[in-house]
Amino acid sequence: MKHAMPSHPLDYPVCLRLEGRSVLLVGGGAIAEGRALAVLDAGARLRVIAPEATATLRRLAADGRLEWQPRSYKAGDVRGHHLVLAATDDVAVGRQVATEARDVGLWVNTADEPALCDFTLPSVGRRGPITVAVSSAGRAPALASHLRKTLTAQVTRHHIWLARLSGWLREHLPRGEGRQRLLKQVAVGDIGALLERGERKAAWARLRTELEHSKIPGETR
Ligand SMILES: C[C@@]1(CC(=O)O)C2=NC(=C\c3[nH]c(c(CCC(=O)O)c3CC(=O)O)Cc3[nH]c(c(CC(=O)O)c3CCC(=O)O)/C=C3\N/C(=C\2)[C@@H](CCC(=O)O)[C@]3(C)CC(=O)O)/[C@H]1CCC(=O)O
Ligand SMILES: NC(=O)c1ccc[n+]([C@@H]2O[C@H](COP(=O)([O-])OP(=O)(O)OC[C@H]3O[C@@H](n4cnc5c(N)ncnc54)[C@H](O)[C@@H]3O)[C@@H](O)[C@H]2O)c1
Repeated sequence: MKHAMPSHPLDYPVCLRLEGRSVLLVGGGAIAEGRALAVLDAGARLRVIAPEATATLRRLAADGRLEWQPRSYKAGDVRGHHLVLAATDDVAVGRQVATEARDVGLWVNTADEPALCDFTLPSVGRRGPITVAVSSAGRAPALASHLRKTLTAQVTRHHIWLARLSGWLREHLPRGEGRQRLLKQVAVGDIGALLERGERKAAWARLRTELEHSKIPGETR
């Protein structure tokens, strides 16, 4: 049977690597502040254009963490950036920013009009290197926020620890089937189960056996 195309397609989730990238944020209120903190966490270079800014945004500007231009948006401001976020209280400004960004091939999010967004922002929870993101494709932000809290609470210290261990192993072991099998065992197999029970010595011994067995060159002492 042929699948019918959904009348409202779902949004496509990605995790952007913004380190060193230039982001423009138009607006300086509470919503803009949340976006600013998130893109700064991702290592972006941030320019904020808004006549008024929250105390936190002003402090970040004073500390040199972002550049704040205390004025209204004007035509052409989108140029020279990699990503554009608009969060003002004026729908006409959101529209202007979105149109200009698209004209120069930039991806834009306006906090107030899903129809103008090239991408929407999910509700985000962080636990160590793990990100929980929930989107409702613009239909129910309050529900996305509620689900995000419930799901993030299920990510335990054990999962964070496993993610860090897995990251370390991926850095030190060569790619290949042996590494894939081992990493699955660490994440969801018996090695992970031993670690979850706090049996680190036994887990380490299993890991060492597995490294020797798989003939993966690695630290086996
Ligand atoms: C997830 C989160 C992330 C973030 O913003 O960082 C986010 N909204 C959050 C909360 C939230 N937003 C609103 C309420 C009140 C309840 C309600 O109105 O439903 C609550 C609930 C609350 O505050 O608890 C109002 C609202 N939101 C939008 C509109 C405009 C419209 O729909 O027309 C209006 C009406 C404004 C007005 O009436 O003035 C639009 C969008 N909001 C989105 C994201 C995108 C779709 C996300 C998705 O697909 O689920 C999208 C499309 C655009 C975008 O990408 O921003 C953040 C969770 C933070 C957290 O984790 O706690
Ligand atoms: N996506 C979401 O989750 C969500 C939730 C609630 C509200 N909203 C929408 O987000 C928008 C912002 O909300 P807020 O509470 O931060 O608003 P706010 O009133 O606190 O802040 C508005 C900001 O826009 C700036 N601004 C106004 N005109 C401007 C211009 N011409 N150029 C540049 N900056 C300008 C102001 O100086 C101010 O800093 C609203 O449209 C609101 O409907 C979105």
